[in-house]
Amino acid sequence: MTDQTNTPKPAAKTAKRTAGAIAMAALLAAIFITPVIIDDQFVYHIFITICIFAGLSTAWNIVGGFAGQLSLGHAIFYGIGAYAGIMLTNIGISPWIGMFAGAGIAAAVAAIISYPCFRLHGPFFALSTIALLEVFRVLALHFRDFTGGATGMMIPLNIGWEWMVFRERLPALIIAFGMMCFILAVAWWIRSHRLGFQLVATRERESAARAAGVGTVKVRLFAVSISAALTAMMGTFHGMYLTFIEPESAFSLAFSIQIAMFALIGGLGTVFGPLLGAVLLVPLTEFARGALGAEAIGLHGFVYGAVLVLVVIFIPNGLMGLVGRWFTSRTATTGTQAAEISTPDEVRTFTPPEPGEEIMRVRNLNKHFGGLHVTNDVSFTLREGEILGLIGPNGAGKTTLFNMISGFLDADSGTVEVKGPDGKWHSPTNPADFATLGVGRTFQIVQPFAAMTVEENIMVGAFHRYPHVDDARAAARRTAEKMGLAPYLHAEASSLTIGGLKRLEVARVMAMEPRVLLLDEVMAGINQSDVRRAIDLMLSIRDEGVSIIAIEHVMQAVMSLSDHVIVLSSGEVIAEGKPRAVVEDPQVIEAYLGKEFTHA
Ligand SMILES: Nc1ncnc2c1ncn2[C@@H]1O[C@H](COP(=O)(O)OP(=O)(O)OP(=O)(O)O)[C@@H](O)[C@H]1O
Repeated sequence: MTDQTNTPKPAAKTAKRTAGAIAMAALLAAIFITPVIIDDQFVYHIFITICIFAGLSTAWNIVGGFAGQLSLGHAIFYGIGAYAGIMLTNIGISPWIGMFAGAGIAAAVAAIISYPCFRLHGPFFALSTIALLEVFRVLALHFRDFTGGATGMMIPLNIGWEWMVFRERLPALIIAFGMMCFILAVAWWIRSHRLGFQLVATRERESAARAAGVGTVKVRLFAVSISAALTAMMGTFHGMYLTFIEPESAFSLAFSIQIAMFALIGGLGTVFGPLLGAVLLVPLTEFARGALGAEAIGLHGFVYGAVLVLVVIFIPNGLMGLVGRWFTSRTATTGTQAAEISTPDEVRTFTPPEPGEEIMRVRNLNKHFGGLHVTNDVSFTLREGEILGLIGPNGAGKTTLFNMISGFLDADSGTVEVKGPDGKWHSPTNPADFATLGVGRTFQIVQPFAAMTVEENIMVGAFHRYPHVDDARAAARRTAEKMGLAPYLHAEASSLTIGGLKRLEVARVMAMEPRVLLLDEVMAGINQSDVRRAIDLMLSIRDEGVSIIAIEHVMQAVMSLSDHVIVLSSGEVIAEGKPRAVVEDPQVIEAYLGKEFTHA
């Protein structure tokens, strides 16, 4: 079998990474060395400003890019850091201590205000962050005894490293550059470890991430706290660098937008995009201001807007997208469209094993949507190593039942119990609890994390058992091998065919090493050879000791796989038993199969 994907091969990927790392190291070196060589006050100022904005935007990107939460209130944390630094300096405490105090306060504030806001999505989240920013600005104006009110606060002119105030520009550049590198390192670490994968998965498909055992609220809170702490630290330094702060500039919406803009232009959700955004935009606006003087007030807004429009039109993935394309064109291998893997034409025959002990008990589940009684007293038991087929006409309530037995939906009444690895019975209530007990699920409409490769998609599931990235990667590769996805490991998930996507959906759950697998129509919309492959796959999964409940309309699969079949119609169990007995039941023929099926 040959690898016929159109994706970069591992060697090409490594070469691309090395070339990227060298380019970034060269850029960072240039940012530090250029002002030192030119040795001009204004040039120093530009490069210090680049470092400050690159740092702030990189910190913002942890929430806005990785987690996809468009915060327009990040100046709250910047302001907290700036005020903490200057207020403590005024009472004789070094801003180095103020920096950590501000970071701690900002992290706590971020967690408290984000918890309710994360319930809001899209523009509503952005609006809530703007509203909170306004609250902080008004508070800073109101408590003038602490903040100096509208007149602001000056720093006492204590010169030296201890006070972060210098006559020369070089020490300020060293601090700004060091902090920017630190923030970049934190962002890189997050993106390449479990937290980063989970954040991107949450951004891409929250339901799928939850099914993979990701605590989506927890990881976002963690991300926003880290981002806020880093923003506050840079805020402290910037406050000391400017030697003066006041509420209008410290808690400014325009400033928040500016931070976000660097990331948008540089490449949202990439580690180095915000740095590229700052490198492009800061000199552009600073030189324009320098050249035009007072006539250029507000010019930076115009420049940012114009560049943003150009980026959106020509390079929607930002500057990093452009850089990525450039590297890919030099290192990628070419090939044909993804080819399917050959499989034997015959379906494997099997002898059903004796059913084991009970592993899941569902009793009297009822669910109403308004006046619609979607599941009516549904009860069944799943045994270890059993494949249970769940069939019924469209709208019978099968997916609703799945949602209740995986924690995505609360039942109006009834119970779902799962036997844990400890041998005790548990009553889980949310997807994370179900995942912990070993219950994994797929979705009827496939939910790939489109911005990730096949390998990374599967790793999101593997992280559930293997917190370390190397272990998760190894587990993902093992799972991909079993699922026939090994040749596509480095392909973008979105490039797979529907059959491939369905297998990816199963692979992600299998990487969680589940004990109970809930499969929602994994064979819908796939061709005959894929159906045969899927049947083989399900049998090999069961051979590993996994119990399966499969919603399925493909009767060929239901008949050849299921040990036990349940038929749901209008929310009620109308028949259950061995497949052969069930399909001959007149009620099932009437409600679901039709007479043609029996004749066939
Ligand atoms: N969130 C919801 N709010 C209101 N009604 C809903 C909701 N979810 C499902 N329903 C309705 O509940 C009924 C059962 O839907 P469900 O998706 O569980 O059926 P199904 O058996 O899985 O159907 P299919 O085979 O077409 O997927 C349908 O009439 C559907 O329109």
